[in-house]
Amino acid sequence: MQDAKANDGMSLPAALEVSAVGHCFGNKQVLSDISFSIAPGHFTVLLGLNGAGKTTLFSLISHLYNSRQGTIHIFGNDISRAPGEALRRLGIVFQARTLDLDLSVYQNLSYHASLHGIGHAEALERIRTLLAGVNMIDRLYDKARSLSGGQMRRIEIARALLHRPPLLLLDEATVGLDIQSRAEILATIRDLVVTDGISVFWATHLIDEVESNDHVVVLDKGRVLAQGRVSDVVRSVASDNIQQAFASLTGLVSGLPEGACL
Ligand SMILES: Nc1ncnc2c1ncn2[C@@H]1O[C@H](COP(=O)(O)OP(=O)(O)OP(=O)(O)O)[C@@H](O)[C@H]1O
Repeated sequence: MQDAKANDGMSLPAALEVSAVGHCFGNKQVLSDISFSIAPGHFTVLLGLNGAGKTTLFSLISHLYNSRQGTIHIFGNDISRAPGEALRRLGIVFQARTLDLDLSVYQNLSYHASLHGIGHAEALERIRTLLAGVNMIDRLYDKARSLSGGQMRRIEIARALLHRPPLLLLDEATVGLDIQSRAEILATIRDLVVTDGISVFWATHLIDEVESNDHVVVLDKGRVLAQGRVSDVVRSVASDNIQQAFASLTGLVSGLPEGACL
């Protein structure tokens, strides 16, 4: 924690600090000069249309891709220099389904627990508590393939929380779900911020998932266009609401220049 960056110049590091990060696929630049920070204990929305670069950014934060441009710190731990310390503090729910369909719910979760060095008895206790929290305790020994899309998402959320990370990332977690499942999952995650003080970074293209008290990072065509409290972002572009602000911000921006990665 010696490399901790203080988010207020004095004490606690930011939950997530992204500085001057860029990413190229071949010679195509898809993220450029991305900088923002997430305060601990907040619900922060990463708002961007399809193709904005949200999944690529999450892949860099979770160290699936190596960050070659810029730095990423999770609670003060550099993801490139101290990946173990950084990843221990991170839980992630990817957009694509990642449960092993041939294993039971219990097997899927206990495998994750063992990867994090959590002992058998402790793991079972945490699995039961978390499944109760997402209303899935009665499906503990069912095969993952017998679950609906919304139920699988709940299991993935429980799994992401198993090692008690203080930062939770969710990439388009409600995609493909019906309105009720969508609302329930969003409410479950919002509750975690209030009851457990977890910092949440919620990626979505759905503006109606943003609430007025949230923090927001607006990403478009690989660039951060705005960040901060929703009310501040709305005011900064003289709009009446986040829908208008998003339209106004994204209407002003052209794509990344060709050849930036050559
Ligand atoms: N493996 C890859 N190789 C080449 N280009 C890629 C690759 N993955 C993503 N891209 C491109 O990078 C850009 C950002 O894609 P990304 O998936 O990060 O966006 P997104 O905001 O998550 O979109 P969505 O909401 O549709 O998932 C897009 O132009 C996409 O075509």
